[in-house]
Amino acid sequence: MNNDIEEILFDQQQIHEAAVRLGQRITEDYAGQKPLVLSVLKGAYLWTADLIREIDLYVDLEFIKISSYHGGVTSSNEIQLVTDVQSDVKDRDVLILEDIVDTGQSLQFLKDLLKDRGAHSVQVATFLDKKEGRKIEIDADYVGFDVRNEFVVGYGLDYADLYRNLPYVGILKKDIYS
Ligand SMILES: O=P(O)(O)OC[C@H]1O[C@H](OP(=O)(O)OP(=O)(O)O)[C@H](O)[C@@H]1O
Ligand SMILES: Nc1nc2[nH]cnc2c(=O)[nH]1
Repeated sequence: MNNDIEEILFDQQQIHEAAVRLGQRITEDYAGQKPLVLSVLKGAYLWTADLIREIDLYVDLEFIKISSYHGGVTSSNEIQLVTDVQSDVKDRDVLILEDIVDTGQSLQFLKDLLKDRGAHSVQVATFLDKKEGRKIEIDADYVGFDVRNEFVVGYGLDYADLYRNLPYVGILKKDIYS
């Protein structure tokens, strides 16, 4: 599996440091509040596990599963809600945890959904931000790393549902998917 990676972009130490840095900021910014942390499956499962352990607050943890990529490396405009949250988000301060914001379509879908359901506030902590990929003007509030416009895998991010268990983030060799 490691042989399929062209270049490692962020290693375990760098990822840990990003979680610590963002965890401290979130702890300060949400002081006195009890946010509802909403982890977006599947990609954000490792980022969620690492980041929430660096947040020194009472939090509720919920999961939602949406789908926008269908086995390939290009995005689909069609976002589907696959598994919904289990609790009411009305009047809650929701902190969405994403693994990557690329076109921005998934994030827009989620923010619209939560606002429609009456969330008091909606903010986003994304592990990776691929700003060059944007099709929609939307920004995350907390960003672990900016990432260049390449298809990356590892640390939760997949290609054809593989590579999520790589402990680092890397660029997938093009011959794997071409
Ligand atoms: O900004 P966008 O272009 O919308 O892309 C970002 C989304 O794409 C990936 O999800 P995916 O649909 O691949 O599902 P997964 O998390 O289960 O891998 C990723 O986890 C984000 O949710
Ligand atoms: N694995 C993976 N999923 C994505 N979803 C949106 N962009 C990406 C990417 O670069 N890699």
